[in-house]
Amino acid sequence: MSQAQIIDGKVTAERLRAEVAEEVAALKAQHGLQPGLAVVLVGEDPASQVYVRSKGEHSKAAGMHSVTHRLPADVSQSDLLTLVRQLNADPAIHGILVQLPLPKGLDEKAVIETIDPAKDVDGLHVVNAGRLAQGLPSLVPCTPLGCMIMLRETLGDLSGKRAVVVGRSVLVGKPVAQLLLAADCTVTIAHSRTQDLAAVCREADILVAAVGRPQMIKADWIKPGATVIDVGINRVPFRDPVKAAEGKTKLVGDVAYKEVSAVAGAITPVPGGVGLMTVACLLKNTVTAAKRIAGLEP
Ligand SMILES: NC(=O)C1=CN([C@@H]2O[C@H](COP(=O)(O)OP(=O)(O)OC[C@H]3O[C@@H](n4cnc5c(N)ncnc54)[C@H](OP(=O)(O)O)[C@@H]3O)[C@@H](O)[C@H]2O)C=CC1
Ligand SMILES: Nc1nc(=O)c2c([nH]1)NC[C@@H]1CN(c3ccc(C(=O)N[C@@H](CCC(=O)O)C(=O)O)cc3)C=[N+]21
Repeated sequence: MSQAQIIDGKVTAERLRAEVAEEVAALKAQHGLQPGLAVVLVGEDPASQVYVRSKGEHSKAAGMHSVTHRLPADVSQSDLLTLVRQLNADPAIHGILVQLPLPKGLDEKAVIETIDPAKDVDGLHVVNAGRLAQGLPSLVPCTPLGCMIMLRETLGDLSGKRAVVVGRSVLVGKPVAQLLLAADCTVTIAHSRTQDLAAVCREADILVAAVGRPQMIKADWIKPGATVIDVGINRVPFRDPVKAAEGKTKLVGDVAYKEVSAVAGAITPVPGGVGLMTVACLLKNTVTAAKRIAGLEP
């Protein structure tokens, strides 16, 4: 049986991070500007914990200023908004990322709309989402950007391809669909109410899974030779009962990687795929934001 090409996030992300590090060094030397990133983590979402760890390491390695604000799950909406406003006003900070999902009781939309659009390195503010939808320059959400870089590297021109995105979140599903459309794909967005999801997925030359359900997408959902981008980050117990009993967990995607690899033409692994690109794109967006705020880039 043929095996899918593995789309290696490590190599591509490393290259992107090296470019960012070079740019940071030049900004420091030529303009005395050090791009600064602030991440706000409320409560204990497992996927967000992975992100915070990975982001912290890499932003420091790239020479950026990086701070993480950890708030308890029961923080009040007004305290959270106060923190966001402080970060908006802080000249050392050029990128603000509030980790999603927020714990129940907090108003995600209100928090995102409080972020200064110029510092919205997640590209979630209506100004950035609207500009993306209209094809205007904007800060583009990191994960969708990372997916597109991997797709272009694997397939080259995407024009005319059938793309199916499973998931319609503001963070991943919708913006990745916008970017695929801008790349001239024929785009279908599927979600929890989609009927016969397997048949919809089988139409895809490009399948992007952003669901948050461990290994939901099976081999018989895949068109032979399709390119599969697995965005899911799910923490699950080990199958090995000894390790499981020790409470050990591992990361898996939304795609049943092993069986799908036997049908797909190319596939991203989890870990080692989209997640690494997300972090690299976050650094890149922070540099872009810093340059624009300093008036160094249009
Ligand atoms: N690798 C990375 O860098 C990143 C990974 N992630 C991960 O990606 C996954 C998705 O994240 P996010 O978009 O924020 O998640 P959300 O929970 O916001 O959205 C999930 C989407 O999946 C849909 N969905 C849920 N269950 C099903 C189902 N059974 N069949 C079809 N569709 C379904 C939902 O549909 P409906 O709208 O109808 O409810 C929704 O649109 C998570 O695992 C997250 O941790 C997220 C960001 C970055
Ligand atoms: N506002 C907001 N924006 C996000 O982009 C966002 C978010 N909230 N909430 C949580 C999810 C999840 N997410 C990840 C990013 C990188 C890795 C990552 O670096 N993964 C590596 C490391 C894995 C490991 O450490 O084992 C990998 O997949 O190889 C994981 C998860 C971003 N998210």
